[in-house]
Order: sequence, then C-alpha cells, then structure tokens
Amino acid sequence: MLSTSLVDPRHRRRAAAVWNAAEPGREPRRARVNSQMLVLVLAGCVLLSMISLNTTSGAARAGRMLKQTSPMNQAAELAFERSPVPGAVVGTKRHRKLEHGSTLAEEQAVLAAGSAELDGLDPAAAGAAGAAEDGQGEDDDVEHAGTEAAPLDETDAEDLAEMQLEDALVKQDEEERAAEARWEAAGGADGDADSDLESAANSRVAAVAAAQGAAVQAALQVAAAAVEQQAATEQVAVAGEELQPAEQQQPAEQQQPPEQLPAEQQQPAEQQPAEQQQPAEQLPAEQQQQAAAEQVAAEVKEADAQEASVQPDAAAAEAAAVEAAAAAAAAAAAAEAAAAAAAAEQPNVVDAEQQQQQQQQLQQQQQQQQEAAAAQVSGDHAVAEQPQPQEQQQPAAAAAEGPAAQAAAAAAAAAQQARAQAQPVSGFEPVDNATAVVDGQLRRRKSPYHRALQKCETLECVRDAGLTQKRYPGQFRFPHFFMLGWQKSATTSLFHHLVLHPSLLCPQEKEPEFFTDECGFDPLSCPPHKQKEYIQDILHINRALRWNLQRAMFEGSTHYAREGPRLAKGLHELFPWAKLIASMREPISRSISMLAHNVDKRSAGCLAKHDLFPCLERDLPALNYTTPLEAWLESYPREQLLLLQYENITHPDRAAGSLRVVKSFLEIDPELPANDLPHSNSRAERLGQQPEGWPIRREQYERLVDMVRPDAESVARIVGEQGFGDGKRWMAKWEKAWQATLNSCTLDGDCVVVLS
Ligand SMILES: Nc1ncnc2c1ncn2[C@@H]1O[C@H](COP(=O)(O)OS(=O)(=O)O)[C@@H](OP(=O)(O)O)[C@H]1O
Repeated sequence: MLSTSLVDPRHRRRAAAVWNAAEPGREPRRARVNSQMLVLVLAGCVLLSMISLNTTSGAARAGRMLKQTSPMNQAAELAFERSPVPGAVVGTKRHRKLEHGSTLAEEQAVLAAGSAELDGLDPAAAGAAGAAEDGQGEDDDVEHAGTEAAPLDETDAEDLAEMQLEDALVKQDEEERAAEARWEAAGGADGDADSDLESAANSRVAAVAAAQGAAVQAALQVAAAAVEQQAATEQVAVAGEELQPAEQQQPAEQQQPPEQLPAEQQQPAEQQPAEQQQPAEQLPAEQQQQAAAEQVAAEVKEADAQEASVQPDAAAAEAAAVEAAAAAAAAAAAAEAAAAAAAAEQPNVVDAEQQQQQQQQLQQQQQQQQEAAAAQVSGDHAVAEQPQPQEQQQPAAAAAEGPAAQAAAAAAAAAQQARAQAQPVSGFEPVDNATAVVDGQLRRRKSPYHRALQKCETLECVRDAGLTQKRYPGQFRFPHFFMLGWQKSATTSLFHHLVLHPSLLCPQEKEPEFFTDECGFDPLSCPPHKQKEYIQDILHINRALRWNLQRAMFEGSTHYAREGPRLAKGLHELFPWAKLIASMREPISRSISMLAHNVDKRSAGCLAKHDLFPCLERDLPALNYTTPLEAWLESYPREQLLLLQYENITHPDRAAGSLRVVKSFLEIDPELPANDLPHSNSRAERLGQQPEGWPIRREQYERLVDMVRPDAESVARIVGEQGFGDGKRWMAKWEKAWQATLNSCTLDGDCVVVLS
C-alpha cells in the first residue's frame, strides 16, 4: 500500500502540492526526501519479490520431503501432490545447482544471514498450504522469477525449508514418543494384556506350525519307512527266490500259511475298520503323504478350538514314524551285523563253510532249500567237495573268452556273494518283525487268530485256530516249535540260550514230556483236563496272548525225539505247522552221559565200578537215531526239521554260527541274545570229582563202535540225502570221537573213554 501510493505520479504530485502549500520554502529539502523515499520503495519491491520466491520454493521442497519422510501428514502430502510447482521446476533448479558445484555447507553459510526472515515459518503447513492455495499464474511467476534470480538464492531457499522441515519432523517424533509414554503410563495393564494375547497368538501359531512341521515330518518319515520297507520287501522277495524258503516247499495246503498272505488278504475287510484294513506302511508313499497332509489340515483346523490336541497327535504320528524308521534301521542293522559277523569270522572253518553253504543254497535253490543251513550246523562241508555255484563257474568259463568277459563274470560273482552275505542266513526276515512293530494297530487290536485262541481249552481248538484263523504279520503260531531232543545233546544249554531271546516265551518247564508221559502218544485223545493244563499251565497261552502272539511259545521235551515212531504222527496232526529241532551226539558219549545222568539210579554201579562196557552194551541199542529220525521225517516236512550235531554246536569256534542257524530257522533275530552257548547240565555237576577217566578195554570199545556205527552211518546218509549237511563230515566228527578213545589205548589195550 505504501509503495503503491508513493510510486503513483498523481499521488506524488498531489502530495507535493499539499506539502508545498503548507510549508513554503521547503522545496530543496522535499527533493531530498523524495529521492530517499524512492530508494526505499525500490528496496521494498525487491524484498517483497524475494519473500514471494522463498515461500513458493519452500513449499515445493517441504512437500517433497513430507512425501519422503512423513507419510502420516496426508494433508500436506496431498497438497504437495496437487501442486504443479515441484517436479520440473525444483528438479531443474537442483540440477542447475549441482552444475554450479556448490556444496551444502556453502549454501548453508550464505543462507545463515537471511534465515531470520523465515524464522517461525511452518514449512509443512504454510509452504504446502500456500502452494495449494496459489494459482497457476503465481506459479508461472515463480518459475519466471526463479530462472531470472540467482540459482544460489533459490537453492538456499530450498535448503532452508528442508532444514526447517527436519526440525519439524524431529519435533513430531518427540511428540509421538511423549504421547507413547503417556499412553503406556496410562494403559500399561492393557498393553501387557495385549502383549500377552499377542504372545499367546504367536505361541498358538508356533504350535500349529510345529504341529504341521511334526506331522509333515511324520508323513515324510512314514513315506521314507514305506519306501524302505518296500525296498526291504523286494530284497526279501529276491532272497525268497534265491533261498527258497521252507514254506515254498511245503505241501499245497501249507505252502501259503496265513502269515504269508498279504495283510489285506489276511484280514477280511468286514472285520476291520477302514484305517486298519490297509495299515499305513502298506499304503503307497504318495497316499501316505496325502493322508498325512489331510491329517495336518484337520489338525490345524482343530487347533483353534483344541490347540493341545494337535501336538500329541502329531507327536504320536511322528513317534510311530520314528519307530518305523528305527525298526527298519534296526532290521537293516541286524542284516548288516549278520553280514559283518560272517565276514569277521571268515578265518573260522565253520563260517567258511557257512559261506559255501550259502553259495550252495543259491545254486541249489530249486532243490534243497535249507541244505546249507543244516550243513552249517553240521559243519561237515568239505571245501573240496563243494560244488561251485554257477556264479563262480562263470568266471572260469569266461576266462577263455577274454579279460573283459572274465572281469564282468567276476564282478557278477562278487556281487552275488556279497548279496548272499548280506542276506540273513535263513528263515529270519527282519521285514516281518519290522512290519509288526511299524503297524501300531497290532498292539491295540486282536487278530482273528488271537480271538480264536482266547477261547481254546482243548488241543483241537488250538489246532483249528492255527490252521484256519488269520494272523497279523509278526504273529507266531502257538506253539511255534519243539525241541525234541535227543537227550544229553546239549538241549538244556540250547534251551537256556533261547529263553533269553526277546521273541520267545519260556514254557513252564524245560521238559514237560507231556505227550509222551501224559497223553499216551495221542495228543488229541488226551483227557480234556490235561489238554487244558497243557495249554494254560505248560504253554502259558495267556502269556502268549498278552504278547499278542508276537512272542513265540515253544516246548522242549527230550523224550519226544526218541519217541518219534509213536509220537511224530500224532504231533503232526495236532501241530502241523510246528518247527522241530533235534540234536544228535556221538552215541557212545551220549550213552555215558546218560549213565551220569542216571547216576543215582540203575547206572550208578556202572560208573562206580569203572565197568562201563556192560552198561553201554545194554543201553546203546535203545539209543538208535535212525528209526525215530525217519519217523519224524515221515510225518513232518523236511523243511520243518532242523538237525543239529552236538559236536558242532558245542565246539567253541562253531557254537555262534550254529546258534545263528537255529534262530534263523526259527525266524527270529539270529543275533539275539549274544551267540554264546552256555554249558548246562554237565556230568561234572552230577558226578562231582569223577566226571571222566573211566577205563575200558580196546576190544570192548571197538565193539561198542561196531554197535553204533550202522546207526551213525545211517544218520549220516540221511543227513546228506535230506540236505541237513554233508553226511561224510557228519560221520567224520563221530569217527574222530571214537578215535580219541582208541588213541588213548596202551599197547596192552587199556584205554580211557574220551567223550565228545
Ligand atoms: N556248551 C557246552 N559245551 C560242551 N558240552 C555241553 C555244553 N552244553 C551242554 N553240554 C553237555 O550236554 C550234556 C547235557 O545235554 P542235555 O542238556 O541235552 O541233557 S538232558 O538230556 O537235557 O538231560 C552234558 O554232557 P555230559 O557232561 O557229558 O553229561 C553237557 O556237559
């Protein structure tokens, strides 16, 4: 207003007239005043122009910074966005400034002098609001003025606005922190509660995530276990083809007992819940994963309502899967241990024979399925007599065809041998046991066989259940096997070893002799109360049922072996599935051991008088092996009988291998318990200080040998013919025992009896 009045010429003339009229003679002083006022007006115009420029440019800079640093100030940001001032104008100015090369410190030093003009200006509000309220024309003026003004001035204005905006932002942060502190002080409890809720929510999320993770892990483990089991099953199938299990050689009605049926065939569908009809380990891996994923989804959904239930379910699934993996790993470890043990004992003659037998099994798979196993027990395989497996013959044949063919054949033979060593010796299939462990349903649910056995009080019932009812994998028939004898052939030691096995249950006593002494050799005609007593008290059926038949019950009565002609048929009618174990000892030694066994009876005089011959001559004919052995072989399939040789299983270097063969035959882990045969029931225990040293005349002993030799040779023949082992080596063991006594004889013919 002032500047306008002073500059206008009409106002200036009117003011001069008034001034001159009122005070004549003031003309020179008035001229000076006028010139001074003109200078002041011009200075005011320049100042106004600068103020206008600073305000507009500051608004642009403030809006840009607000956009970058304070998204919360939406009003200022919106104003900045609507303003056409920033963009090219500000950018052009900034670009131009950089071309000048001025630093921020130089600009701030220049700005410091005039910063007082803008103190108190709120750039966020005034600048942005001003830019929003200003018209396009004014913006054009700013643009024009900016380009004409010194670049340093424009930059100074921007930086000043930026500094002020930073101060404003610091102030805003301080205010927010103060507000936060006030809010916390006033609502701490609520804050804690929220924190707790958040923590709880996080915990729940974490729990669900953990459940998901555990279940997924369980699914993966189940899938891995299934894959592993499938591989193991295929391996067993290969072994079955190679070793030809005994069951495959059984008569038609026995060739596929329930335990060999697929699980889904063993259990009628209508008798099983859906989830039990196809146990998890029998599902394809993909289905298991899908099922596990569905379970996870259900569990996560359920977690909202019942959070705690998720973890146990997932943990149970994981535990089951881990158990499965552990069982599979244990089975694999057992197989490896067996292979390693076999490899470690290679220098041993028996183990070398075992390996040869395994090779022979591979070669003779279509004819003599367990010949090698029995031969291992007998330890009578002559290396020179071993027919070469085909795989070993191939390299020799290939030698003529060139080194490459020979190498290939050798590699094949080595692979075959390695595979044979990796396989269980015979019978024992870890997969079956692993399956039994993996299938958690087995422990919670009774098989039809189990339910049928529960009701049995008669032998006929037990037989019918064993023949007709479905069993789960891993369940043994009841009873599983018999130790038939023969007496004084280390049967007690073997019994003591077997009862320690985790898959076996101990009967009431070692030698109940039930069928020979209680039932007149006809089990099914036995009085009902005795049958019930046998089932419940001797064989402890309830104990077997408590173990869900996953532990096998057996019985060992050494009279059974010799009573083969009267007992074998009846026992087979009753328990056609039973496995039979028999051990034979050199007959003269056995007879002397029998005398020691009956030292408090009629044989006391024989030993006391040191006159063995009459007693042995009396007893030996009754100790015939051949007739009862043939009786057992007539009634039972060869594959269900394991024939041991005492001299082999009691040999310190061969006992372990023999025990493995026994347990493999029984389809239980051959490595448990540790394969050390105890020495039980020795004549030393009975006779005290005189367990041996009985004199005998050479001709007497030779006569005894002549008495037993035909039976011995007959046994050796059966051993060879039936594939129990090498008959000649069998016979050689007994010949060696006889020769030991004959070697003790003096030139006068006085000998000392040496027992095997
Ligand atoms: N590990 C070991 N090493 C060597 N000898 C052993 C071993 N275990 C048992 N035996 C001998 O076997 C004889 C006892 O056999 P049994 O237990 O079958 O006798 S019984 O029929 O059950 O009474 C008995 O033979 P004698 O001593 O000659 O009487 C035992 O000493």
